[in-house]
Amino acid sequence: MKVAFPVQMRRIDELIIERGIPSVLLMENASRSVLEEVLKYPTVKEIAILCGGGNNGGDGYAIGRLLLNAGKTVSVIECYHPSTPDAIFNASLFVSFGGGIHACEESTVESLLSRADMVIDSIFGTGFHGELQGRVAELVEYINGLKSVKLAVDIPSGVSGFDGSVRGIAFRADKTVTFGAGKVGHYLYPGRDYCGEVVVRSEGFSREILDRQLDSSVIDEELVLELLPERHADSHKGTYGAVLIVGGSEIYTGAPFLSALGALRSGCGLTYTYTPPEAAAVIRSNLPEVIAIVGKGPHIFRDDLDTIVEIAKKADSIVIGPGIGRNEETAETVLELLKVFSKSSMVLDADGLYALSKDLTVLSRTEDILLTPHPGEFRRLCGETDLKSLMDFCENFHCRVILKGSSSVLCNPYGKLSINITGTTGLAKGGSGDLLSGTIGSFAAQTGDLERAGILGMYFMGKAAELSDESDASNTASSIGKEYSRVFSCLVEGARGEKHGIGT
Ligand SMILES: NC(=O)C1=CN([C@@H]2O[C@H](COP(=O)(O)OP(=O)(O)OC[C@H]3O[C@@H](n4cnc5c(N)ncnc54)[C@H](O)[C@@H]3O)[C@@H](O)[C@H]2O)[C@H](O)CC1
Ligand SMILES: [K+]
Repeated sequence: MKVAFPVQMRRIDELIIERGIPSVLLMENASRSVLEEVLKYPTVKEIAILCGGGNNGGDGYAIGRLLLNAGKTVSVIECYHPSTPDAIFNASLFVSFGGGIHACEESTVESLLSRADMVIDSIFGTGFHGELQGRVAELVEYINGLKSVKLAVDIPSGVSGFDGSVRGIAFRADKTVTFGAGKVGHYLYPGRDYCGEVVVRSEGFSREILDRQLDSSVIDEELVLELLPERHADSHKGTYGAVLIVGGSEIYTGAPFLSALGALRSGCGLTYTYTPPEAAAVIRSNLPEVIAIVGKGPHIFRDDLDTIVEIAKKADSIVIGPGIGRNEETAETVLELLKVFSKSSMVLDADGLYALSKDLTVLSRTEDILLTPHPGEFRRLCGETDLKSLMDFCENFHCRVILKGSSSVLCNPYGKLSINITGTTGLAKGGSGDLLSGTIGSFAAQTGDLERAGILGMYFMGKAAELSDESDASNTASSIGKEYSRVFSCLVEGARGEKHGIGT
């Protein structure tokens, strides 16, 4: 499902208006879709709408008028004077249809809000920046404590549509009705938490314009089915590629095993590992299908280089880092490997990223690399962890990065995002990152496309956690890896359902 940055959404509006649809009609369409969503709550009779001065506020006045005409009791609380032509026009229409407007400073506003069955937030939408302040912040805090149904128009006020960040306070919605396309900020934390259910209503929008203007996505089943490598009856292990996983150390003996598990369970033809002896023993006793090659010492070091390079000749993708540790010689060896494999499809994870932080210039020599840091690891590379810094980093170093989190984001050098929203708290545990890197390496070996592999890998691990019978608290990466089979089955069933019109 495509998602938009606020600036893209404004451009889309402009393009639609250029084609001849008046902006006030766009507002009317948007408001009509909110009306329909409100009418899904039959017990809601009395509604309070907080309106800002921009077009989000304009939507609020139009929604108010439509609700009045539908027989509801409506009060508008004016947080800022209407300032755009469409907001001014709709505010006056609201009044001419009998609507009452209260200044937000009025002392009766709180009792009016507490009486309402539903509170609608139409203060700020995609034009919001900074933070809610003064009386508006006070009212939003008050509303967040009420039991009434809370609905946000386009995006909860206080949430940045650009990256989901919240400075101070934000409206906590049960439902957010958004227009044309979901905004990036709906799907990234903390914003994701404030949106409740996100309903995208696209009436009046041109599919052609949306498709042309938007490239970022929230990963859904439809996208995954498009990207999933096909499996042909007439195939053999060579058809599905080979991945080499380089990692492990004295302390981290299980990480390469988890990575190899991810690789095996996601369809790769051949999985090679290169690890120190103790890590190899774990792999050999748990995953006999893996070709576990044993390194020369207790951690990866210079003497391993030649053998790794030899094995890599058989691999379509290389994963470097799971459990590799922070020995100084290991870090130097990793940097050497990055140079030698500059033209290969590579996933760099965990302490492989620690090695990279010692010399980021290596990235200028790599052609096809995906980094998979968690925020701590990304901070070491970049100094920051916000979305803008992520996008700048990918552009400057011409690389792809998955910034892992409750919503993980894959960013490419051109600012295209793929946001993963599958997953459970069962993944908030050591080992998940190792499972993910191997899964991505496997899909990269199968498809020859790291971006596609990253999207599939993130979705698979999250979905497997969701489908698992284990409770979130007790789930483990090794159990989740074994659930990949369910993800494949689910996707196949979903595709079959679509073909036969089920669920449409
Ligand atoms: N296609 C669509 O998506 C449609 C969207 N519509 C609605 O229009 C808003 C966007 O309207 P816009 O006027 O550009 O912005 P806002 O209403 O969000 O607010 C702008 C207004 O607020 C000021 N401002 C911003 N941040 C702050 C702050 N922290 N404190 C105080 N004031 C602030 C800013 O300077 C402006 O004056 C979109 O979300 C939809 O709801 C249309 O209905 C058409 C279809
Ligand atoms: K809003």
